[in-house]
Amino acid sequence: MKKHGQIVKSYGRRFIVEADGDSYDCTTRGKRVDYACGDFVDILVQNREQAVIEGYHDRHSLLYRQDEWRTKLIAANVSRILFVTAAVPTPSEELLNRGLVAAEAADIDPVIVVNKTDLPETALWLDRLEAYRTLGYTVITLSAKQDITPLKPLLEGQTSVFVGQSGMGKSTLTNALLPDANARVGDISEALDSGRHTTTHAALYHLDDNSHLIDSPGLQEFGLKHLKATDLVHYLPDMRPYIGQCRFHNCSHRQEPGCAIKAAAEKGEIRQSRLEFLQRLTNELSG
Ligand SMILES: Nc1nc2c(ncn2[C@@H]2O[C@H](COP(=O)(O)OP(=O)(O)OP(=O)(O)O)[C@@H](O)[C@H]2O)c(=O)[nH]1
Ligand SMILES: [Zn+2]
Repeated sequence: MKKHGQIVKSYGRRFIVEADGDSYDCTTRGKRVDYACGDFVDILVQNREQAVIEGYHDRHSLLYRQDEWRTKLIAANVSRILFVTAAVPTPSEELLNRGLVAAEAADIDPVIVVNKTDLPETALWLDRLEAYRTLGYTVITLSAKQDITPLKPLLEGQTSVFVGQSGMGKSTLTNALLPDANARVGDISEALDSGRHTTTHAALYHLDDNSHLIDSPGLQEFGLKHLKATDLVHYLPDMRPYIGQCRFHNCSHRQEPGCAIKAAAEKGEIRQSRLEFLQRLTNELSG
């Protein structure tokens, strides 16, 4: 029997698919792994618990990262990305910047969430994030342990995904949003010595009929090898106004004379650290 369903858990090679109110433990044809949590799929049901995924339907969006060797799909069909950050453990601005670029490239609306506002270290992190507000990004602050009210309106009617470093509180926020019965149970870290609860697979939850949420495993790196160096300026909101103004249409904004982006950085219209970020990514993607 064939059914139409949605991937609600992705273990990389195995997937849980929800179809007509039932869940199936699914493998794929030919060991395909290019499916993500959130994908709408056709399955061939084998018995009450097992099925095979035959293919996916067109995606509205796909968030993924790519390094030299591998493509890692994070979530499909999401309309909003929530980058979960906190002052503790030490947040990486590089990771945040890369995630924002990936979101812009996938044409998915990103929001920066500052969790753990109950910790005094938060003030300094919020100062650093002021620059991102200036770029036009929404920054919301909350404490998963105290009050998550500011998050709720952003989730309504959306399929959202929590993305971020390990330990920022994605699973704690997910649990706070879900009715108790559905609470995410932290997976015990596979590293034998740690025994720490850490998320090892992406999972999709239904907040209500129209609002869905994917919690994804913590990231350490955000590979952007799938992007073209010449497209980067389109994904950086502060650079966009200068597109087409460089002397050379294929300007890489590094050494070329007449570069409008470098000129803007010299005038202070673009922050120096942002120009450096663009140049660093350009070098990386130009091989
Ligand atoms: N003080 C404080 N601690 C928090 C808050 N939210 C989460 N934590 C703690 O931060 C730690 C990490 O939280 P998790 O929810 O497991 O983090 P995660 O982002 O899901 O981590 P991974 O699953 O590894 O990606 C836990 O010890 C939480 O109790 C908060 O608002 N305030
Ligand atoms: Zn230029």
